[in-house]
Amino acid sequence: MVQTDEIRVLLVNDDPGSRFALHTILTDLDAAIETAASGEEALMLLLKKEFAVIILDVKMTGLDGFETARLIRQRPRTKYTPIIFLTSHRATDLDRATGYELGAVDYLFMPVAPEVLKSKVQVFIDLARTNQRRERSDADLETTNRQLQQQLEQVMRLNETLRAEIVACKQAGEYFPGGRKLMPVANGAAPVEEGAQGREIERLIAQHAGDFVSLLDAAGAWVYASPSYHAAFGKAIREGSYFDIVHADDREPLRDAFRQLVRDGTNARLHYRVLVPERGERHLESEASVIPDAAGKVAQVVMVSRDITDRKEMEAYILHQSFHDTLTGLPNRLLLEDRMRQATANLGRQHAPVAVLFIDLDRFKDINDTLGHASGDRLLQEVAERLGRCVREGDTVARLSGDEFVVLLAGLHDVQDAALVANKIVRTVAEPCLIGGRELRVSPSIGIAIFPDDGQNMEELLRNADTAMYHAKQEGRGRYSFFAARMNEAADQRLAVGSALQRAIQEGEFVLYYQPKISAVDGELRGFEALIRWPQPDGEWMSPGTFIPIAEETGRIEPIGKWALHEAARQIKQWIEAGATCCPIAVNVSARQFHQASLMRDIQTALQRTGIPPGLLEAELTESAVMADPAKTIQALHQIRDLGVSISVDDFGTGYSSLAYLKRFPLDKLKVDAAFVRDIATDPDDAAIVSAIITLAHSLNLTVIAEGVETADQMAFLIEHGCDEMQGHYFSKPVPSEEALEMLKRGRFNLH
Ligand SMILES: Nc1nc2c(ncn2[C@@H]2O[C@@H]3COP(=O)(O)O[C@H]4[C@@H](O)[C@H](n5cnc6c(=O)[nH]c(N)nc65)O[C@@H]4COP(=O)(O)O[C@H]3[C@H]2O)c(=O)[nH]1
Repeated sequence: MVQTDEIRVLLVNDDPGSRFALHTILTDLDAAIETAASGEEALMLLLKKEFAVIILDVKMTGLDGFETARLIRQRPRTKYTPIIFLTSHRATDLDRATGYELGAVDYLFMPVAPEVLKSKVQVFIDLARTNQRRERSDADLETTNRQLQQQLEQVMRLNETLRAEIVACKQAGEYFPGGRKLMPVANGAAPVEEGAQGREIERLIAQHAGDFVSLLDAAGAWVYASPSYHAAFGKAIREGSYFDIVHADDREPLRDAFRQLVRDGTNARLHYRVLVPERGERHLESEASVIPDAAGKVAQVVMVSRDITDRKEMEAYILHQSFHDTLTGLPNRLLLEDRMRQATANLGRQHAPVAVLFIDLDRFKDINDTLGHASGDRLLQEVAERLGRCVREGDTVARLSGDEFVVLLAGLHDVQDAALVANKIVRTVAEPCLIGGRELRVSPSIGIAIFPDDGQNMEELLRNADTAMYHAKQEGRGRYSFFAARMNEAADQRLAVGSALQRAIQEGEFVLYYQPKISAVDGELRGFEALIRWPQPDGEWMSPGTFIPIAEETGRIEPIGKWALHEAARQIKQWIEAGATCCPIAVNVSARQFHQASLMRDIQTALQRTGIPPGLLEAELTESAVMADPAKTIQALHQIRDLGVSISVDDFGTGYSSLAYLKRFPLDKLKVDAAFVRDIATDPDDAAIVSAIITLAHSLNLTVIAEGVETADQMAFLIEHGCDEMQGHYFSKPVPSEEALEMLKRGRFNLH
């Protein structure tokens, strides 16, 4: 068996497409993802390597998932390796029952939501990592224990020798002739003894100076204390009771144990704390051996003691580490689970609501990417500390992973109390904090699920709180949202769209439509905007307004954006080849796509592959994407411009543009948002905004275009106020490429 520190996940699926898709979903997890194309291959891999979890497809040719699981379970080494079955929606209850019988830890249905799959797999990765740490610490502990054991055996041998010596001396009447020759060393001096045997005892004791050796009478009073006692306790070693140096809380239990061993005449191993001057509380482990007198009654007790504080601390540390997050020191998922079980068991019975607050930091990834992980880590620590300040002592603040925190509020009087805490968290976390000399602000989005209404167990509560958190983000971030059942419907729809998108990318289901842009001076066709269309099996189109945000969230915007760029470039080339005098096509670039390094590569390859003049391609970016991180944006915009591609800012007026940056950005065009154009002829405010944008654009030497033009009045206003170009249903809806070619050939629209 190969033993390394690497955590591995095994993906078993005989369908190359699914294998690829699942692998892609899991790649950003902190684990090595290995794949097997059959049950047989999986079994071979399991012979060589250990895996944190196996994701096993049920329906496979050859050995199917169930048979593979059965064989995995038969092998002692893989008997307990967690298995998640993946199957289609058509799985019967019997199938599921079989899966669970075979020890499945979970059952997921294809198409599976990436976030669900990732979070399920993450749990096992975390678990494997915790186990790895624990095993490592166990091994360390074992070594320490073995060493301790050896030393203890040595001490025991010494103890035996000592006891024999003392008994022998006693019998010879040399050491305790009616009084004491071995002094209890009240003044910190080494024990004084006369004669050769006494010196031998001294020598033996000195050999083991690291241990504390004491001789006590049957009542626990000092008879003898080894030099190590004096070194450690100084003046605290006085004539009197051994129990005086013992920690007050352990004194009585120790006294009881001591009394019992004296009464029973048995040896014992004792654990207790002592108070060492200047070092404070220390843990001792004592081997207590009784010394009977001539009548067989216990007269004295030899105690060989060892300071085991370091070991105790290490044990406590390991225990703490297994249940806490290393970065923030907060409870981790395991401890949260435990606390949640306790809270729901204790308080649920008393009908007191328990609230689970799922907290995610808005745009944390951007901070991490821009300022580096060290700043990201500091920010997480700061947030952890602030969350702690927002709750009461009995509540739990845990960190699940990354920027995800959970607050568990137990014993609420009223569900609305959860809203008060959530509000406090939103305010407290959103306050600026100084990290690495920079002032950072991060807002939290919070989802709240209540036990028992929103879930009976931790998994259900967390899932629903997560859904509510997502809803809070959709509503504008930096706020909280209570879970409502309808959210799951929306979440289900998102999941379904997310996986259908994957298929659409692979199967090439998208089409581009083209909407003309017209000169406000003479109606000349100035260009097109490419708008993506996704036909559905029922013959309808799904609006890009619905699926583009989901593609962004599920990490699928990159392939879609890349496709749109290539398709627009291909179309331009085709029109040129058809002999048309082509005009530029603007392609929408989503915010997330804009911030990915691959964008530049994609534009470059689209241009190279088609050989079209770069001036015929335009990148349309939203105002908010451009303004999100102006410093980074300038660089990216220059790179696009350097390729010869022009840049237009979409939805202008809806965001918060900084004039200073607008001046510095290499832009070509501002597009007035349709929302202002709609009431341009009736609402003086909108009319004023549009004419101000036109003036601003011209003062910056930019072309200005208005979108969403639907009426002759709107057109008239725009022409009158000097707008350069117009786009909207008044002229044409977005049309398929053949119709767009006809427009190209006509070249002009009628403005009257
Ligand atoms: N009511 C009304 N609507 C008009 C009028 N003229 C045009 N429109 C619609 O307004 C939207 C304009 O596109 P957008 O602001 O870039 O907004 C786009 C854009 O943000 C995004 N989108 C579309 N195609 C792509 C794409 O290829 N890539 C990316 N990343 N986003 C895209 O989806 C959004 C919606 O696209 P569509 O549904 O095609 O909706 C389009 C267009 O069909 C009009 O006179 N009245």
